[in-house]
Amino acid sequence: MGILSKPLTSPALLNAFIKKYARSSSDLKRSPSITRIISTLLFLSFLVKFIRNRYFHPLSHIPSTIFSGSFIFSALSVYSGRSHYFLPATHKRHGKIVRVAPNIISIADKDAIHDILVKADYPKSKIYNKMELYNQHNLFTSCDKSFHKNRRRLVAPAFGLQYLRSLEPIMHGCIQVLIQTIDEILVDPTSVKRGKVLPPGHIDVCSLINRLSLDIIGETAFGHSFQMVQHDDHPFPKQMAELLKRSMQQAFNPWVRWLFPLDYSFLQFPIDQVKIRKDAGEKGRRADLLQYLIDAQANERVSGNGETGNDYEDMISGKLTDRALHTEVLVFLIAGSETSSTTITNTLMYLLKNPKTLERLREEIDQATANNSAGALPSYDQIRNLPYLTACINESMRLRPVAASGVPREVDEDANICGYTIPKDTIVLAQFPLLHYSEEYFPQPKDYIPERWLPGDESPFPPVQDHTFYPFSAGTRNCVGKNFAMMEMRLILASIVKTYELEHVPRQRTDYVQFITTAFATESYVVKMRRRKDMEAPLMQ
Ligand code: HEM
Repeated sequence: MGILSKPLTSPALLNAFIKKYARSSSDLKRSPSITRIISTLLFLSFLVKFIRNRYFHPLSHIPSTIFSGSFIFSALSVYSGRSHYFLPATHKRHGKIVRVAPNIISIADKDAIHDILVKADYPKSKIYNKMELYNQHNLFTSCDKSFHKNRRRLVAPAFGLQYLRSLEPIMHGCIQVLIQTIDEILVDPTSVKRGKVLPPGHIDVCSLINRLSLDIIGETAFGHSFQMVQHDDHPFPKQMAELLKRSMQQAFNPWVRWLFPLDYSFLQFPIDQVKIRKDAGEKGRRADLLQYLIDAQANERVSGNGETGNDYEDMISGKLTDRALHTEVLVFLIAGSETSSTTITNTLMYLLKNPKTLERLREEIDQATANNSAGALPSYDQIRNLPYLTACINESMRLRPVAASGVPREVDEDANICGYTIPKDTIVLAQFPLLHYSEEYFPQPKDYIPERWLPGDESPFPPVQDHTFYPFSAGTRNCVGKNFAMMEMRLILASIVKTYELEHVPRQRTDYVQFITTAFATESYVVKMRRRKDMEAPLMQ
């Protein structure tokens, strides 16, 4: 009779069990070699896979990096947030098309990028699915064309120029708070919230503008200001940023999910905000993005296009359920805060490093606002068509595009790209940042020259060619918030340049990292500031 069939009640039986089944001391002595055998087998299996992927894969005819047989290098570069430094160097070495991982190809050819994004309009890669919230598809992460078409139809009008104009008072209110906060720090550097106390006259614009964009999107998408500029203590944006960074890392490195499980508990916040607004009914109405979505949901229900009640069916067909509202307002927060704020800080950085451009921009803004009463900030009508302001923003998005490593799409049928056969299901990275840095399309590509965006003789270079500049991507998956972002960036930049003298602070790190969007690696960019004479604040008079 086997030992396990007897109940283990006596010490004698226990001893017998140990003798029979536990490892003897000689087993233990042998264990290092077992470990060695296992690790050798693992290494061999990795090597075999690597060689098979590198040399016998359907994509092995494409110029490759040495690491293309495995995901390790691309995973590490994504994990560090610095793939945008690694990719240009790779293309420089291998040409316009490079295989960077077993099934990922990076493409830096102008016509091929236009084909991928616009003509063929390939779906987003399934990597995006890994960033889903509440287990729901959403406008940003969905790879399903029909879902995306429906959802985009419902959401896009919120970003129409006319509707956006109703957001101007909200943006202005938030910018006023920014100006007031900068003034307070200028008077008393220790009044800075949570950040480092800097020498008098020094302001960390990166931190303040990041917080400002969160307040603006909080007010417009949630109907709730996080008051980050004033207090910088709302937990939600920080938890959200952490979640994003982790989910991006985990999208490429699924094993990290096991080591660092994500905490989604704070996602109750948007649910509460939608409920508060709906419960308030007519009295709670406000002109903002959340109201637009609530109204769109009500209209769909009235017209008979509302939800069917089958959660799964409703989700995949893109209906505006309550869950969809929670998800989409979060998407606005994710897609609409750091993108704009980093671009604004980048633009200020380039202007300060190129003082003549700052001078020219200030003249343009001063002229446009010459009739303002003392201290008044620019209105959107005054600045929306200023060519040099737009040129300064474009030039900074050229040099530091938010999608700094391009955007991944998935080939949905066998295709021919740059003369190579690319099998179905291959991930193609539309590497448009490399077009932005190309001498062929942008003379003196490393220099900040906003004039290149001006019309006719005002530009020192031939006009910028079509399909060479993609700050907001292109095709059906282009940025739905482009108009919102341009309005916000113009208003904030014009207000800062109009109100303050700005001075470059040398010797600070300005390198950047990219997870979902880009950010200053140090999360800081310091500028010397003081009120301009004719813009003196009541506080300082
Ligand atoms: C300077 C500011 C911004 C830049 C440079 C920018 C850039 C981009 C880019 C490159 C994409 C395509 C991403 C991809 O394919 O992976 C995108 C998509 C998107 N952006 Fe923006 N964005 C900005 C601001 C905003 C703002 C303010 C919002 C909303 C309030 C927003 C909402 C979205 C959404 C929802 C998508 C997904 C659209 C879709 O797939 O239909 N973005 N953005």
